Amino acid sequence: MIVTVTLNPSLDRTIEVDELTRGAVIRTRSARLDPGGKGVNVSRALLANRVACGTVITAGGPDGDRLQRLLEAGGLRVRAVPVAGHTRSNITIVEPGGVVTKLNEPGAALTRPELDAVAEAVLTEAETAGWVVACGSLPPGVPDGIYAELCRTFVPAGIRVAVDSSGPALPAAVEAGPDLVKPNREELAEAVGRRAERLGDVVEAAQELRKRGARAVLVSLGADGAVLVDDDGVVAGEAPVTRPKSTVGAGDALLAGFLAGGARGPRALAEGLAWGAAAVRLPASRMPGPADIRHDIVHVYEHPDLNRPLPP
Ligand SMILES: Nc1ncnc2c1ncn2[C@@H]1O[C@H](COP(=O)(O)OP(=O)(O)OP(=O)(O)O)[C@@H](O)[C@H]1O
Ligand SMILES: O=P(O)(O)OC[C@@]1(O)O[C@H](CO)[C@@H](O)[C@@H]1O
Repeated sequence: MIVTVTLNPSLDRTIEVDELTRGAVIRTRSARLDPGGKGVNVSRALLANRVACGTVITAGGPDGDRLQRLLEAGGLRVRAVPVAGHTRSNITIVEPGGVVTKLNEPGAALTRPELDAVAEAVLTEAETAGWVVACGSLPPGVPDGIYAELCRTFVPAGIRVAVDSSGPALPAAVEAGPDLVKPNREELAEAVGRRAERLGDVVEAAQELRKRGARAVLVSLGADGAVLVDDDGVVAGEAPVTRPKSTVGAGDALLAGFLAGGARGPRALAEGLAWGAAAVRLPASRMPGPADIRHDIVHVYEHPDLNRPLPP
């Protein structure tokens, strides 16, 4: 069983336009509403592939109720912690070719008692869990060390912890010894203070996070695939998509597939890449199920070319 935690979930509204023109009235092509937030998406992807999972979210105001109802209607096991602030809405504007502009609200501020209630909910859900997966940005008022607190609670108890976050929350969590972190290229650059220009730079930066405390580092590189650095070494791979529809949530699908695939080595990386590519072929932040996932397009390299340049 995998339990995800999303402190800053959202209602994700995705709007398709022919062209995004600033300052104009734009007639849209279509709109859809999905439950959102990174941990929520990881759970949705796991559920779609019949992997046992639960999700802990904060929920406030009418949009919080709506988010909870949407998730429950989808069959997800949800523990919603009531909070005084209102659950946010994030907007994604998609142009032809899958070009995405995203507007993410900061989210409702959380108080210490509300954070304690979340921790309590995670503790209850995690009784039968193999993994606690903490994902997404921190809403206002939440200390940068919150994911580190989760690591310190669960890792010594033998429950593995994965963290996918950005900003100062990521390096703080790394110091607390998570089993896995999943930065994208920008998040990795921010955590180590330098940009990666070649695949070898990504590997070096991932090794640095391992030295600081993370057990394994899975770096997502968008269309360039992903790199895994863990106790078994370095593996890289990709799964090309010719007509991307929406990359929103692709990182969450990658992480879900990686965990479902055993969370270690080339097999897990291949599973993650297959799920990530499948998410990119689907509209909005739809999460892929077995019918969407193709393993035949995945290439995994156990001795990757570390000199391979990455796009600027
Ligand atoms: N254009 C693409 N073509 C093929 N695969 C892609 C593409 N974009 C993303 N992917 C797949 O999805 C994974 C995650 O992408 P990315 O690095 O953009 O994650 P992310 O920034 O965490 O995304 P998000 O925060 O929206 O979930 C990549 O590792 C890759 O496997
Ligand atoms: O603002 P955060 O927490 O960094 O990201 C939130 C978000 O962009 O991430 C998901 C896609 O990964 C979306 O469902 C959601 O809107």
